[in-house]
Amino acid sequence: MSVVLTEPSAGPPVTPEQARLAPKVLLHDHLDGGLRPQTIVELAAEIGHELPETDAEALGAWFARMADSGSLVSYLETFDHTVAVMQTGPALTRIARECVEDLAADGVVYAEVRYAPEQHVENGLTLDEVVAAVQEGFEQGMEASRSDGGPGIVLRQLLTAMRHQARSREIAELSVAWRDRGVAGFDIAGAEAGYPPTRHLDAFEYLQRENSHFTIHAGEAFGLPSIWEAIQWCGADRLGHGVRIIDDITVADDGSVELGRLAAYVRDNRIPLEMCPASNVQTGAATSIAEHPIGLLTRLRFRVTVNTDNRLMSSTSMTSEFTHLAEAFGYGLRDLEWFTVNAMKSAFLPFDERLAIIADVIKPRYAALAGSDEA
Ligand SMILES: O=c1[nH]cnc2c1ncn2[C@@H]1O[C@H](CO)[C@@H](O)[C@H]1O
Ligand SMILES: [Zn+2]
Repeated sequence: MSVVLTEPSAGPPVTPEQARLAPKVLLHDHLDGGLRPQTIVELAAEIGHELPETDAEALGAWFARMADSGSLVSYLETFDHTVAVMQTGPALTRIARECVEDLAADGVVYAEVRYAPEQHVENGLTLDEVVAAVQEGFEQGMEASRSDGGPGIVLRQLLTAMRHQARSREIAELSVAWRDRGVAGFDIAGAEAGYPPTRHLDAFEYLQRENSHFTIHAGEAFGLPSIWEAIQWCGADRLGHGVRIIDDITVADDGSVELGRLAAYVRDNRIPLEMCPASNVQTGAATSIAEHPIGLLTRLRFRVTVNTDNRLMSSTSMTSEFTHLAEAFGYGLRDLEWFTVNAMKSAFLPFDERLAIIADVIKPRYAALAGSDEA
């Protein structure tokens, strides 16, 4: 049976300025993929880590160029230089605080930021010390964002386990131990091919028994089997990327659309897709923003959310993602609000807190923007 396609909302596409002012929610952002180039330069000089470029601007361009490789594996190699400067408590706290500042300046009101604690223990920090150092930075940043008396930005950590390693159960336990102190959930990341999510079933079953939340990077570099395992074997609450769900959707010559069983399951169960358009173009998971499956998935009313993935490697921001999507698909303020409410509904935050941010921050600020647009 074919399914109904919706049109983008009426109204002019948003301008970059409107995209910047609009309140935004970010569920998929890597702490080690979002450092300021200047901070990398300074921290690398302190510890004697050799960088490919020592000028901040040139270094930022180097990351974007190297990450623009068309392959997830080469994209991930650039993280060697960020992870290298994230091995002490003060460095992690600084990077976490700057992350909050940068997201707040971008108009983000709620964010879940992830990283893999196991990658930050090279100099002897314990896993607990890593999480504590990041939390300290997030708290400093959140507090500073409230200095004008407003609601400020709310940040939570997601703890990632690397899918090619064997520490996922331990990291899952770490996320449960910290769940009332700033950690909202768990994730697995890293190269997808050869490392299916079921390799970490023990961690996911543990989290389910603990009534805990998790997302899984799936359907980015690898296709439907990875999405199917993530949902039907591992019980993922959300999908990191999930772009390849498009492989289970058929568009006929007359434009009618049919969903396969997995795509229908994902849509019917409102499973959130953490889509990261700029990152997908770089790793080759999509050919361009205009051809990105997010266009069709949005028209099919999947639970689509828009995310940055790695702001440094993809030289992106939430404002930039929304601006490019508006250019490609004509999205107006109502569409941006829809993505934002979708993301807030899908956050690993208690229900009351999600509703409060939607009612007190997102809705009024979109209404005010729409009002100033008509005036
Ligand atoms: O798009 C992605 N797909 C898979 N893994 C990723 C992606 N972006 C970053 N990482 C991996 O996640 C680790 C923890 O943050 C990063 O070090 C990187 O290896
Ligand atoms: Zn990611």
